[in-house]
Amino acid sequence: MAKHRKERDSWGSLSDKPVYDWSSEEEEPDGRARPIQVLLVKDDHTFELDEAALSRILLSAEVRDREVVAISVAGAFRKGKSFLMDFMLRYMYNHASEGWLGVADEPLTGFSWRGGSERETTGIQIWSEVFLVDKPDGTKVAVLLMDTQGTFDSQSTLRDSATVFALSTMISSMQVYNISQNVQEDDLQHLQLFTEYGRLAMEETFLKPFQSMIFLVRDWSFPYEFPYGQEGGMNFLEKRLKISENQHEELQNVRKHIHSCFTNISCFLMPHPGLKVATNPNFDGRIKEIDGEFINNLNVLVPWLLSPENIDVKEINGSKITCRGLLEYFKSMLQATAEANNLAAVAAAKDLYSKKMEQVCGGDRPFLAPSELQARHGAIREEALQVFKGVKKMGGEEFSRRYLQQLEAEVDEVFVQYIKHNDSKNIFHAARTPATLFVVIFVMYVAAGITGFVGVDVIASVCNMVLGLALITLCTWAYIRYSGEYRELGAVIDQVAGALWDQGSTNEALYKLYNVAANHRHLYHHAFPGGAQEDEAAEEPVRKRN
Ligand SMILES: Nc1nc2c(ncn2[C@@H]2O[C@H](COP(=O)(O)OP(=O)(O)OP(=O)(O)O)[C@@H](O)[C@H]2O)c(=O)[nH]1
Ligand SMILES: [Mg+2]
Repeated sequence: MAKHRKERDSWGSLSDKPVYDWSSEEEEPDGRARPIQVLLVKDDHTFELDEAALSRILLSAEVRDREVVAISVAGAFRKGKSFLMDFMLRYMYNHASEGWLGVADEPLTGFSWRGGSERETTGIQIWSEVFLVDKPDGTKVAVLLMDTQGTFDSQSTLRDSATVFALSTMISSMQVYNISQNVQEDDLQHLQLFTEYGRLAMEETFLKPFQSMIFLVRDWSFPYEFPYGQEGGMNFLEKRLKISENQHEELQNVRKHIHSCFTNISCFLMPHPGLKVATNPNFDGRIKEIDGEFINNLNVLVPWLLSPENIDVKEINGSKITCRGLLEYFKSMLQATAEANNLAAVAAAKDLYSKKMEQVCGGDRPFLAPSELQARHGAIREEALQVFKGVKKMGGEEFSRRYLQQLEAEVDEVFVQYIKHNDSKNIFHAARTPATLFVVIFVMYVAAGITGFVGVDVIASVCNMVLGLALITLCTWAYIRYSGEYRELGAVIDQVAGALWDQGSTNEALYKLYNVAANHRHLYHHAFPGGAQEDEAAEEPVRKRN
């Protein structure tokens, strides 16, 4: 059972103090439990883990070697997440009693919640007290409650929201996805986006990457279709997440993705808590001002989530982990998210480079002077690097320098391909092989004519033979170019012709010819299998000129 607090009221007056003025450097002022900001989203949209604070919670002697249950609530901002979390706290603190909801006119405190249109919770907050609960199988587990920043507030980028959501999903064993009124397609799409973000950061695993996902629909207003509670919720969700043949592929993909991510998916439909809760600025969470229907369902929801038999221990790759393990996992996931995040920036910058270069020298663009190509590459490369540098990334300058170097290397590699592609468009480049062969044929024809006329028949027939060979080679080359078959043979012909074409001296040409022959020896073996077995060392083509 949950641990009982000695002074039930000692944390009751917390909400009138700002919770965020306590930092890990300071001692807890009076030893009272409170929300601790463990993940901070800074003004420049970077993230900071307060490792000291997190360690203090997770490494305290009573809990560090206990298996851990981490419960988190996430979803759009201003939808009553922290409000719900505080009822969970009340349940944890009052667990032994039936009347865990407490007295009717007690204000609701714990994680900071309030009315209004501006966001309240930021980053990730963890309740400083970890609860010890006896599971029915006799194990004592540690229960951690986690409140998160709402998604899509006006001060966060999509990436911030995705990061907080993904991190909280990775860290928790039970993620409550708090949504308002209905399960809309965009709720599912966002869930897909956020979990994909998280999945990127996780290592490949054959198991489903996340554990329990609980869709909590607030202000459900169609109880006549699907009644409030868990059963109605399950029927409703089953309908929403159903994959059918005649559905559009996009809809099917979202559903398949969600099914593939979570081991357990469930849903709970909550009624509206009444107008006082939703609109009264002075409402302080007293039960007597909340609709009875809401309270009745709260009385079902919270035990359904938190009762000892229903809580799930956090597992990573199938093995249960302790608080100590969770701390390490949190750190490494933040790091991995930073990596995934840098990789995404690399991909975006590289994409921009390829797109722009495609416009300059893509398949349908004409040949460009090599110097011009070089200049355009320089400018576009710089632009791509700026894109990478401009994206706000996690992990800091030093960390992302590695990725900048990776980007530079990848861009340069792509550029080599563009050079080759551009060269191949040069008509003279393309005409090099037939032109060389024509010259050979012509020279041999003249030489055979002259030597035949003079009467040196041996040389004349040698010339005729070379002429014939050159003619066959030319026909073969033409066929290869036309049909696209035997391309390797085509490459050999091009290289031989190239060697002849740009021979500076006879030696150079012979060297090149030798190199081509050495490089393509396997073609010979391929053509005459079972031929002479040569020793491995001799296979190595000559790389250096003497
Ligand atoms: N309509 C409606 N309002 C609710 C419900 N639960 C709480 N509220 C009200 O919603 C407002 C916001 O509550 P919070 O718990 O601070 O919301 P939050 O989702 O944590 O907001 P952020 O921290 O800004 O993301 C408060 O005025 C609550 O009284 C609910 O089920 N339905
Ligand atoms: Mg909140």
